[in-house]
Amino acid sequence: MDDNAEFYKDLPKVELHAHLNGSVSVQTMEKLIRRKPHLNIEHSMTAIGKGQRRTLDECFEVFKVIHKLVDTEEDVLMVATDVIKEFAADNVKYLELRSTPREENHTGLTKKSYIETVIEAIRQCKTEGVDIDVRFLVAIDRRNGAEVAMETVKLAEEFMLSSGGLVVGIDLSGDPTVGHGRCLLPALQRARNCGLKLSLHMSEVPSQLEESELLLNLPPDRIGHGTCLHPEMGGSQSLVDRAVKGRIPLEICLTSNVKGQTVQSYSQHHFRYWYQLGHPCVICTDDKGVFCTDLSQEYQLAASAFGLRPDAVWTLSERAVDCIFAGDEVKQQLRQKWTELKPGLLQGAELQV
Ligand SMILES: CC(C)=CCNc1ncnc2c1ncn2[C@@H]1O[C@H](COP(=O)(O)O)[C@@H](O)[C@H]1O
Ligand SMILES: [Zn+2]
Repeated sequence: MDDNAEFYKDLPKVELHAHLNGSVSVQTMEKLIRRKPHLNIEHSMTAIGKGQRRTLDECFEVFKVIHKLVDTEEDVLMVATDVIKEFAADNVKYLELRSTPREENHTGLTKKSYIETVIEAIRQCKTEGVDIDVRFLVAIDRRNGAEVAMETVKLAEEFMLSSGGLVVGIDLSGDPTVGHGRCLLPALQRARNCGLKLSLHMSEVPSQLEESELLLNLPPDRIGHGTCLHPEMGGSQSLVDRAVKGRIPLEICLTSNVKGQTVQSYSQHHFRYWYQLGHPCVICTDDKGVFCTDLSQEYQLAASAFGLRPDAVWTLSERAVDCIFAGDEVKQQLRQKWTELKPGLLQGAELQV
């Protein structure tokens, strides 16, 4: 079964944790490098290949290189369009993209035009009939502090009201070893109060007990990673209890955690702990470009590391629909799609077990 890559490819999927600039494929990267030869950037600087691992610091250096390559509206449009089409080609039927609005004085890119351009890419793909429903989460980079966070939330609020439902929430991300979530609480609180959903990177690294408690108090609508929430990883039972009580879904990014070395191996990944609790877990890619993966591969890796049979894999992808930030109508449409696709896909797969 594990070799049956086709099953994972054909499986309809939901992607809820994808950073735009971390999701840039080799093909798109080639186009960007050709546009900016003077930067002398090579592929090896923008991706972490098979079997390679990096420290967190090294991983975050990769994003700095990619940001140099993506610094105009044209670049953002191309990158977003390509990424959406690649997810669609991988049979992702619903995608929540997240990205940090950036301004680049030398090209005239502003935070506002950055968000507008991502929205434009989503609209263009829809017009072209690409078979995927895409929403956008505006990201706060924790490194930039309270003021920028508040400014980002206000921008997101504006676009939530003007984008016809495309901007649905806020992501909190960035180097987890920099800054403290405490000072970001007012911005996150405001986001919650105005109806933006919250997906927060939490306990990606150990020793963030206090911050995780504060963030869980908001509470978030979803948790990114949550690697070190549970006691065996330096978290606490009370953090686990709180996530469980609120049934706050965890966004699980296997390859990202293994390559970034916050988790020792696939089989030791905290997915096992939460899955066994019956807690909602959604398999995601995080940065499919940087970590050289795609969502089909992540599902396949989960199945192989944790011994999931096809029906369990199916249920995992089906349950992900419950965790999306778009409204009930979209959920219903997706459930309908899953129901239609199930018999053909699952019968074939079970026969091959
Ligand atoms: C280093 C490592 C293991 C990465 C995976 N874990 C991550 N943790 C926190 N923030 C992230 C991670 N991956 C991407 N990001 C955020 O996403 C940004 C890149 O996408 P974008 O420019 O927002 O469109 C990064 O600069 C960073 O702020
Ligand atoms: Zn992430």
